[in-house]
Amino acid sequence: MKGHFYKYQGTGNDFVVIDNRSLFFDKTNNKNIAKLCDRRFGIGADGLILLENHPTLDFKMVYFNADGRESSMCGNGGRCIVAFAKFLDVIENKTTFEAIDGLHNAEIDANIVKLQMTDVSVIQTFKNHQFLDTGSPHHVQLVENIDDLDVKVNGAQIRYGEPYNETGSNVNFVHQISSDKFRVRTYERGVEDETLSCGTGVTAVALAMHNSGKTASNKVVLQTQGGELSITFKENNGRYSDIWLIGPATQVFKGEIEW
Ligand SMILES: N[C@@H](CCC[C@H](N)C(=O)O)C(=O)O
Repeated sequence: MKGHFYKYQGTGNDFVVIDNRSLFFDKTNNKNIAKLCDRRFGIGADGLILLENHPTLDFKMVYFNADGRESSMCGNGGRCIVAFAKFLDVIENKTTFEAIDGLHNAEIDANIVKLQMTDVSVIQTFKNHQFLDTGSPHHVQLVENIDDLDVKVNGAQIRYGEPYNETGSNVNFVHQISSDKFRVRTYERGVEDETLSCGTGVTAVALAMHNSGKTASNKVVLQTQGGELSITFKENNGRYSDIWLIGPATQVFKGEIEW
């Protein structure tokens, strides 16, 4: 099979993006998807995203991790697919599309994409960490010396350990910089390594830091390895709504590949 692909990145979280409105792409071939994401034998990416037609909305997003398996929501991927939909003239500056966790509203202005995330009403608090689902599962843990941390080793221990086991969780290590700014490093399930940024991850960090009283602000800035993202939200009795993930999404290159 031969096809066109595009490469996008959102604060360094990078994706192979394919226009699958004709449904030409074989979604059942996980080995092939993993190969396309392989940084030595393929194009190289943290994940692969398909843009497909939707019967009533602007489009549908289908997301696969770099391991080739379809997974839960990807926030940076969601921002990249909005930029891709704009590039294809599928949308203008505002959109509503469907992803695995439900409907998402989004807005694009130049290369800045604002993506509305799913509401969060449950944040589990433990002695050293918090756990919440922002479309994908996230373990959030404050750490000392974040720059010296081996995120791959420490993240994998948590991701494969109790209570997550095989199903796993993404793992976010956090350091507070100021009253409304945090540095975040994320180990991503399905990539099984540190990625430069994770959209559902920084969303989880912003809400967890608000929930635990580390910030009182409804706008939180998150410094990732690949750049800055911000999260705005409303909170009522521990229930978070109107959550927006905001940051750049950029087309890097396009090409054709035979597989
Ligand atoms: N990079 C993503 C998260 C992608 C999903 C994750 N790896 C999982 O399987 O839970 C993001 O930007 O949110």
